[in-house]
Amino acid sequence: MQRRLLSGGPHAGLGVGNIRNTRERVAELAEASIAAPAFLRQPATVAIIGAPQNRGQPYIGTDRGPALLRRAGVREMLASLGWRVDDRGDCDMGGPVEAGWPKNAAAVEAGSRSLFEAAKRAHADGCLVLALGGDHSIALGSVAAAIASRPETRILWVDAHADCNTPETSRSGNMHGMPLGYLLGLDGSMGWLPRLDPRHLAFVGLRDVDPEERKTLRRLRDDGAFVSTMKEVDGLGIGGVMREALEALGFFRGGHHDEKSNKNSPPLHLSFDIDAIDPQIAPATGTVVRGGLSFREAHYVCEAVWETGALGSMDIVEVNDGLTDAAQAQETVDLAAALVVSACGDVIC
Ligand SMILES: NC(=[NH2+])NCCC[C@H](N)C(=O)O
Ligand SMILES: [Mn+2]
Repeated sequence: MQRRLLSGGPHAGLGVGNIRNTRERVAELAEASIAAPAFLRQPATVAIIGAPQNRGQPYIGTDRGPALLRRAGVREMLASLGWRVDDRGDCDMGGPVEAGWPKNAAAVEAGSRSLFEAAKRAHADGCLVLALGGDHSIALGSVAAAIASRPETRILWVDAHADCNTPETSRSGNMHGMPLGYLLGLDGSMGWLPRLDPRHLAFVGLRDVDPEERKTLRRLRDDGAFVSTMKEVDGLGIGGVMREALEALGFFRGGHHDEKSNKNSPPLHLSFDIDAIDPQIAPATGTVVRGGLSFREAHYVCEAVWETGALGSMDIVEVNDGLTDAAQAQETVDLAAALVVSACGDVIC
């Protein structure tokens, strides 16, 4: 929704998603300076890799995610925080639409493999690796690269969905519902994937879980994964959930980081599916489920991640501007961009 002022004042132009919005934000952020995670090479650099994948789900539009996020000013805002920004362009997600099960298997696997290679190079260069999706199937590449580069990496999966189907358990055949199924080795057909240890995985935001996934989640919990749903957000508050999740992953005091405490901790990979957020706030996405994270809860997740001092890589996925009107799409894109900046060190004060 655009707010129109009768006359220009200090807040004129603060409408949703126009260029002044970003510029004003950049000017504010320029004051900040980040204390980047210790395992990154100096000067602290964020490598941006676009992964314009849409073959993991049924809609055209998730492929525009990287371009939309760039246009929303992600690079400028990160630079204003003190990051060196190394935009490495987009990976090739090409490949024809295919029949078969799972759907578009070849295009999804090939796209994820090209992201895997690009992200591994960026990790080897000592960068914080930011993957701009694309649908959530790209996590096959980004999470695999994080684990292959630093095997101790912990994964925080923020999502309405558990995305741990396999071609056998999936009812849709859409591969954006399967990245964790493959990464956990529940389906062994992608031989190039390193194996994710369930003890290194935490879920936040779940509220739409398929019947077979429910069984899988129970097993994962027995095997040491941290599984929380929106019910825990209701019960404990997002602060309590994040503290528990980060502690379960081995980070000291979760969301209340003391600078030195996580110095030698493993890196953290944040995989943030925009559909974790309530559709009233982030409507431009393909698999909307009511009852999601609030605006502040979503930011809190990212702020708590930053406070670990251990963020090594991040995905932002499932933004699709083709499914709503333009203003709703822009709100979603702007929020996605702001969450990236939050996770990379933007603080209120
Ligand atoms: N990344 C997502 N938006 N995933 C949605 C998955 C929905 C459903 N569980 C499926 O497997 O088809
Ligand atoms: Mn997802």
